[in-house]
Amino acid sequence: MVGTGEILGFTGSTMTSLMFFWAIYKQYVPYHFQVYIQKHVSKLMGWVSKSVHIKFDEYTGEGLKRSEAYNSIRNYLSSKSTACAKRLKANETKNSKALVLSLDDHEAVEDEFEGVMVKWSSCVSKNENQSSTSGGKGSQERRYFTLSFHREHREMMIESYLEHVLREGKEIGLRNRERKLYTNNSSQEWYPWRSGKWSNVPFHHPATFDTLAMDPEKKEGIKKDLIKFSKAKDYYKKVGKAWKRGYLLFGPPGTGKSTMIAAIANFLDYDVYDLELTTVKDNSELKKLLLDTTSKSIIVIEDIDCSLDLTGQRKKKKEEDEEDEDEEEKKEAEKKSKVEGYERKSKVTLSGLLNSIDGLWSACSDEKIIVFTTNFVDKLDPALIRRGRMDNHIEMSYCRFEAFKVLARNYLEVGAHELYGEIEILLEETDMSPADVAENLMPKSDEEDVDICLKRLVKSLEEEKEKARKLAEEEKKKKAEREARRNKKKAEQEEKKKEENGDVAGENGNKI
Ligand SMILES: Nc1ncnc2c1ncn2[C@@H]1O[C@H](COP(=O)(O)OP(=O)(O)OP(=O)(O)O)[C@@H](O)[C@H]1O
Ligand SMILES: [Mg+2]
Repeated sequence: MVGTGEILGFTGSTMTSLMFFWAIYKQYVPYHFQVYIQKHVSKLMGWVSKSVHIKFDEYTGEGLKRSEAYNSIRNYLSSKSTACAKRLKANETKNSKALVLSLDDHEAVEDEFEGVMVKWSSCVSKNENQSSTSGGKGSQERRYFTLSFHREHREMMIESYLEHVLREGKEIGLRNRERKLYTNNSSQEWYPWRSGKWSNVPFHHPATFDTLAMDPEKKEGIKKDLIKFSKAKDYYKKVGKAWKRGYLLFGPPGTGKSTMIAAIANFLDYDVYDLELTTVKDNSELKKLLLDTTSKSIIVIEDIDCSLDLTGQRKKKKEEDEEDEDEEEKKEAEKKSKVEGYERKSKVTLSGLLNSIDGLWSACSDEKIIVFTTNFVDKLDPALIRRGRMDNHIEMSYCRFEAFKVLARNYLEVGAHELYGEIEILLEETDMSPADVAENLMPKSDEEDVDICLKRLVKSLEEEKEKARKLAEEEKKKKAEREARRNKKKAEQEEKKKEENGDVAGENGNKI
């Protein structure tokens, strides 16, 4: 009979020999020959084995884009592996407030689907034949998941199970994700191992529709419009339209255009892409940037009138218009210098922009809201803001009483006050932005109570009203002076004409 000691001794010496041969194989057999052997051994195993293996790489495509399928699988497996895997990876997200666990490298986990067991493995391999200069960390190590199952379930796995994993993983990802505020990088940084096309920070703007001061009816209308849009996937498909919606927010400075964007993002739980057109070199760059945005996001172009020269067609009309010519000239010159300053860097054109937001490329990803903001809506080219491109035009106006009540509730926690009557009348007579009203309402020290803040607002509104009155008077005076100048010029021209006619008549008389 063979004793336990003999068995252990035999196993030990066999293991030592195997390890010895393995070390010699690794050290002396050339790398390309090892790859060749591995390939054929895997092929051989494939013939013998009854399992099917499907590989999902972390990066796909020529642009080394992170694979969405890989991300979805990782999310899906993180929910499975927390319960049964022995080695997990912990990542910090949600502003370091929570830990998200996922399957560690070289770890496997089993899953069951309709009574069939499958195995997922998380693998890493070295990218030996890629030069280190061609990429950063991402190109040195290649991560992938492998799904293994018995070949008799091939059809069910490919048709139903994978769809189930990707759908669930996507949902988990959306639930766990931290919303981001993105800004575009200049094209020198467009490499995966540098910053990529967009840089981001966590998006934590506190604005909501409740804190947004504006006409309540208008606010409700916008909320309904947004809800309808976010649920309209099938509807957009049915009518043959890309699932996107354009908003044009216009109004004077400080009336809440940027605040409204934050409120929309918080309301729909979307990311925000703040597109700085002045750093975009040309139309092709713009297209690539927009293609690299995800669904469930808002793409914002602030102060669109300053970012592009959209006013060419309208300048002529303005030149013909003689009224208020001094001011118009001044404004045009100011604007022109702004635009020219930008044009030196950016060659994005109006047609390029329209093409990107509205053309064939716009349909490449779903559920997007595009927002333009401007202080001067009249200066925008009608082509840019026609319905279909900018579907909803929202005017953010000066603060009136309804909007004031929202601000008072937010800033002072007050719903009614004896000064409200006076404030209502003053707000109707004066154009003050919600930003200025809010600044007056905000207590500047612990001693300042509701009375002090509301009185400060009344005083400020009265001063503003007086300023507006004086300005209107000055305007009237200037207009009268201009009118007088024009009449004088006209009279002089007529006088000159008469004189010339008289001279001609005299000359003719002499001839006769
Ligand atoms: N309608 C509003 N409701 C609540 N707060 C507002 C509103 N409008 C302005 N504010 C306050 O004023 C500040 C400035 O507003 P915001 O930046 O949204 O104005 P804007 O219209 O984008 O101005 P600009 O045209 O100069 O970009 C905000 O931080 C916010 O606190
Ligand atoms: Mg703004």
